[in-house]
Amino acid sequence: MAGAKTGRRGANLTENGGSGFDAGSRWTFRGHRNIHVTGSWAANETITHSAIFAPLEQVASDLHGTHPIAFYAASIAALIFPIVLILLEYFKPVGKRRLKNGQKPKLPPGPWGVPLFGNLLKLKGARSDPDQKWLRGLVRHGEMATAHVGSKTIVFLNSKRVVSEIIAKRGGATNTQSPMPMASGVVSHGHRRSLLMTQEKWAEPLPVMHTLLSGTALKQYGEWHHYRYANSVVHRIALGERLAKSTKDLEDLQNLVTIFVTIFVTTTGSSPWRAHWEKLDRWNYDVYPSWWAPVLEQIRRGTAPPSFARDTLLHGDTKYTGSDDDAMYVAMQLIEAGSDTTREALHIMADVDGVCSVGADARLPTLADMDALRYVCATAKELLRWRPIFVITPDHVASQDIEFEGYHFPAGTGFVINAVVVGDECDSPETFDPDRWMDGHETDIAHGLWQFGGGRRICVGYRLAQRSMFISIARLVQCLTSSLRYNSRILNLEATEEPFLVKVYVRG
Ligand code: HEM
Repeated sequence: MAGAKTGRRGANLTENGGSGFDAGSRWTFRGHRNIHVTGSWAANETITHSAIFAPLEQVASDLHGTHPIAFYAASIAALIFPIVLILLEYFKPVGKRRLKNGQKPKLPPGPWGVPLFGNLLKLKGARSDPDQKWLRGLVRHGEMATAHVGSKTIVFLNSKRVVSEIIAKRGGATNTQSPMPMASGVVSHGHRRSLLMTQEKWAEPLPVMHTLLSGTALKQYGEWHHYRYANSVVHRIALGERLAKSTKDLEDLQNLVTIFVTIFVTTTGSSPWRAHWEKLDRWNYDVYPSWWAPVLEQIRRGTAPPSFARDTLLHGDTKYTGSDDDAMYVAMQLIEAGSDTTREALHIMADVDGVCSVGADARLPTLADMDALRYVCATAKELLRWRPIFVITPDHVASQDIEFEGYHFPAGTGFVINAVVVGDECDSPETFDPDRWMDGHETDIAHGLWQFGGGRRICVGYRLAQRSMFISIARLVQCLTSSLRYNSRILNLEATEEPFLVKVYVRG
């Protein structure tokens, strides 16, 4: 049998170029092969269709006659079983697929998951658990822990050291995102930057966003920071107007963000519930224009105040060539990303009263004081370490195979920073202590702190966020005092309408 391949139990598979049954009732695989068995149990006999199926047919017919219920149950099981096998194979996470050499990739150990979904539900629950038990528990697997989440394989980076190695030093190979055709394509029309797989399509918006968020532009718009927080700051900068939105408008935008964060962390790349995503898309598409259309109209009429939208995105002299829809997504995404995150940080900030003392100088601090008020800068860093906004950061996906410390991460593996655990890598992590950041890098909020992600995909708004936090903390701790009696771990940061259990007094 020239060219035959030997399989298990000595079964020889021979090429015959036929398909299905061949004329001599010899059973053939779809792959055009006959089976000749040369093992002990069928010495040199060719397995024929009747040899295999006749006994089974007999059993089925007996069962049908004597135990009809058992027959139907067995038939249903026989139908479902292959479907489950196909689903398991189709959604097999990248880290469980075999490599070209036939071996499985060597990945760090991690928690067990359930078939098909892996650790999806555990991960979903992790963000809302105030104690983040599941995320904290991952350290028992080591500095890196592998979890399969639907068809994704995610490696949790549990120490600053491996975060720096994988996200920063190997950033060139770990800056793409998981494909999310529903969240990115259907719902965001491919415009939502942080949901895109590669940065190619956003090669233009990225520098444009950086124009807004660079040092020069921040100086120009700096004075607005003095009296506004979060949403109103970024709204004013991006769209030019003071925030004059109804509670319903704000709720809609915030819900959109919350739902996107959930999709972002838990989506497995594709979904049979396309209609659901399309509904979400229509909602997204209704919410955005209610913010954007009036601004566009003013800009067209020439009555718009200075703004990022007027002076950069839609200005004739700038190189930005995206469509009006592209511009809308860029501006609205800045507002989403910039307001909600900063708002959460400022909620947490109320917890620092008594830690940051008020100086004798009654002058209100300004952004120019950042260098002199390093303790306030350190407080902002400590806030983000102590109560991280991103308990895990969005995944950075390997665009090529990566060998690291004996492990082989195949292209497609996602890496996330386990910020809860990384933030706890210090003495007395539960103690709020800005002193730990007094290391000469206080004014660089991204130095040593991974709350803004890292590598090439680092948050484009981190300097703006830093300034917002600085000015807010500096003024609040100097002007106000407060008393609080609540468990800071269960403060609901997602809600805008819940009472904030802090009593605030004007100081002196
Ligand atoms: C305390 C406040 C903030 C925190 C903790 C934060 C955190 C983050 C994180 C973790 C990422 C993902 C980075 C990665 O994948 O490595 C991100 C991305 C992003 N952030 Fe922020 N952010 C904040 C404020 C802002 C502000 C004020 C803006 C804009 C005005 C902004 C705009 C963006 C944008 C556009 C992205 C997507 C970047 C990309 O995909 O390349 N963020 N942010």
